[in-house]
Amino acid sequence: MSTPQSPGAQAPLALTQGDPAGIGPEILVKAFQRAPEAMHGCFVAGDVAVMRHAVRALAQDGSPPWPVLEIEQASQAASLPPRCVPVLQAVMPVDALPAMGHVSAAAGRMAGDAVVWAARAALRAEIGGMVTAPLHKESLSAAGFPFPGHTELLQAEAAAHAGLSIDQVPVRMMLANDELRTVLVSIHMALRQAIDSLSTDGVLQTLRITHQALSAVLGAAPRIAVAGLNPHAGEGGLFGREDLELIAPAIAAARAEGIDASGPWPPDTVFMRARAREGMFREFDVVLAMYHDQGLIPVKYLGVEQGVNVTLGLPFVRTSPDHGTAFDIAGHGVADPASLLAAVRMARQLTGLR
Ligand SMILES: NC(=O)C1=CN([C@@H]2O[C@H](COP(=O)(O)OP(=O)(O)OC[C@H]3O[C@@H](n4cnc5c(N)ncnc54)[C@H](O)[C@@H]3O)[C@@H](O)[C@H]2O)C=CC1
Ligand SMILES: NCC(=O)COP(=O)(O)O
Repeated sequence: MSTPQSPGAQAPLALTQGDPAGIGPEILVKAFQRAPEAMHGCFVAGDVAVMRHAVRALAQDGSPPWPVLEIEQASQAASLPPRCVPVLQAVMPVDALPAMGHVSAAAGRMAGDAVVWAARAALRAEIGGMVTAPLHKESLSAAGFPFPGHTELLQAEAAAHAGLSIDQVPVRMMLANDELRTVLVSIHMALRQAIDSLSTDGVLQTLRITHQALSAVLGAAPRIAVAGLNPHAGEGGLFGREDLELIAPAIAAARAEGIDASGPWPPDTVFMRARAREGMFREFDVVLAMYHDQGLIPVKYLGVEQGVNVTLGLPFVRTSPDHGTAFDIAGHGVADPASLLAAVRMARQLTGLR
């Protein structure tokens, strides 16, 4: 076990390797190579053989591969020389590396185990936070993890550590780039289920989590726009009553608590009102989206290379690139590490605030 760190900007950051069949290992290597200053103090929590394979694959233009340095403790990451990829063996090694671009239980096991390792290290305060490279949800499921994604897995780890039930550690997904932020009321579930499960309590809880998290980041209460569920936020009840009967009461309750919330706004225009653009007035700091794709499409459409996924409500910092495993290009050497680097920078900023 490594030494506990005092939380802060200099504490090591664990970068979980992600699904070894996807672009995670590749973008991790590229991030160390392209932005050594940003990556100082970071290390990969994963599998040494997978990372050596990724380094070799990227060195095929004739340049020597970067060394993969195996470390035993997170605290070693801060004192390593530049021009190497530090890796802590956080998962069981496998005999044969999973095939690139394919769903497999073996790949899901490696990806999930690395996340569990990093979550526990964060909960023991051995690391300042974690940045997760993408995992494939079908592989994670094939490996037997009963969680659809990182967010729910990390919530369960945090709850177990605190001796609480999962419901007692509510978390939310925020996607953010330089222009737009969105926080989701519901995350990984069927759209039909997301609509059926929409509740005043769920919206109010999301408003509280968003208010608390962004107040720390912005240094002031965030202006929160709440998107409606239905077209035109229901048009006064003509196109559904959820906006009037479920969402509006949550906004009123939040306002009574001093939260700067407004809406429900027509979902098709609220995002442009919350977008920061030169010469344009930004009316809101963040948009609460009622379901996954309502919030993620506008953020990702602005550029997959910019977005960062942040889990709000956890007792430690977790960020992630906004994209997935990109099996279609895995192993081709063309994956862009920009979103991962944005996630590392965001994690540094957030650990500095804690
Ligand atoms: N944080 C995480 O672990 C996330 C995991 N996923 C999972 O990833 C898997 C694949 O998801 P998809 O919907 O196919 O989305 P995806 O983001 O993996 O791919 C969508 C498109 O974007 C491209 N792309 C993605 N990242 C790129 C990068 N860094 N550089 C260049 N091109 C890039 C891909 O080639 C593809 O054309 C799914 O299992 C999904 O659930 C998706 C989002 C986040
Ligand atoms: N669309 C975002 C996504 O699927 C990431 O989920 P998570 O693994 O961060 O929970």
